Amino acid sequence: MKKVLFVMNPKSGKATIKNALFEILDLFTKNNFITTVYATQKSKDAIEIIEKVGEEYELIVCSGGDGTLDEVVTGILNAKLNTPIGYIPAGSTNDFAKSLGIPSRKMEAAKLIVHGKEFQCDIGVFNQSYFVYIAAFGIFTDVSYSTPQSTKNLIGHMAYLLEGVKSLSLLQSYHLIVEHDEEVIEDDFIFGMITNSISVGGFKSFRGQKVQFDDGLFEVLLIRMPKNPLELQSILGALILNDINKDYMCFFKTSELTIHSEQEVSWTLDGEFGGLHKTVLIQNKQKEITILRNMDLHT
Ligand SMILES: Nc1ncnc2c1ncn2[C@@H]1O[C@H](COP(=O)(O)OP(=O)(O)OP(=O)(O)O)[C@@H](O)[C@H]1O
Repeated sequence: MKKVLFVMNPKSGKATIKNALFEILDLFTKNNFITTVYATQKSKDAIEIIEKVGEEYELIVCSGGDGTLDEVVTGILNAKLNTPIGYIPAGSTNDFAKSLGIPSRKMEAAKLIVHGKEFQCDIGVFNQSYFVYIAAFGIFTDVSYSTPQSTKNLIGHMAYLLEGVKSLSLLQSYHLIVEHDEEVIEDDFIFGMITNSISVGGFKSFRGQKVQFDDGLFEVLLIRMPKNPLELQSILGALILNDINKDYMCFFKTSELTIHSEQEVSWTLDGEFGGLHKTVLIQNKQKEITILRNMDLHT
């Protein structure tokens, strides 16, 4: 029998996990899993339970949205485990699952946990925290990291906010010094995201860019402060077309970067509030976690 810890957030998304739970547990038992179910009760609960008892299990199954997956990964890394993770997406957008080819239908995802292959996946370290697929700051984060709907449709929401900007003086920008590899970029930016994902906010990002989850590299996109309404329109157009406009956007891949600012910048990590920071060091830990995924799907 395989000892399995099943950490589930009963509140994720529309709480649909409860309809599938019996069938999932039955499938697990039929496949020789002996499963302990832990329903999270509050924020950070998944981290704590894994730190406490995670080492007793051979597999940790996570059901929830991106926030719960982030906590499960954090718990595993804090406890210095390398236990494989099975993921049953139950959030509203499930960006990361989409990127990895993990089905959104819960029973299909559960079957993948039984039959899927182990995949070593990169993870982000953000100062002292971890993130699974996105660290971001900017236009939307200050106002809306606490209103779930907005962070879940990040790019669309950003385009919507930008569209509503009547005067450029109302647009919040951050003067940043960004250092990566041998390059230093100093400018005013309205938004930035450091990702390890194809899908962000339910939106397929980086058209034409090959995104890999085990290459040790992040995709970094920074949007400059527009200098006039025409530039703002060009940025909007690029966002809507899912394009990288080099005149107003910086795009690069890197394994490590630092971002300095004179003022505190509000960050979001995997869609949850990531704190206010003046300096952040973001590092890619290559192949740091093991996740069960469908290897036939080339994303
Ligand atoms: N019982 C609970 N009640 C309230 N919040 C919880 C509970 N259990 C866990 N949480 C917190 O809820 C946060 C958000 O959960 P999660 O990301 O799983 O769902 P979601 O926000 O509905 O999904 P998505 O991010 O895909 O939209 C988690 O980061 C976790 O800290």
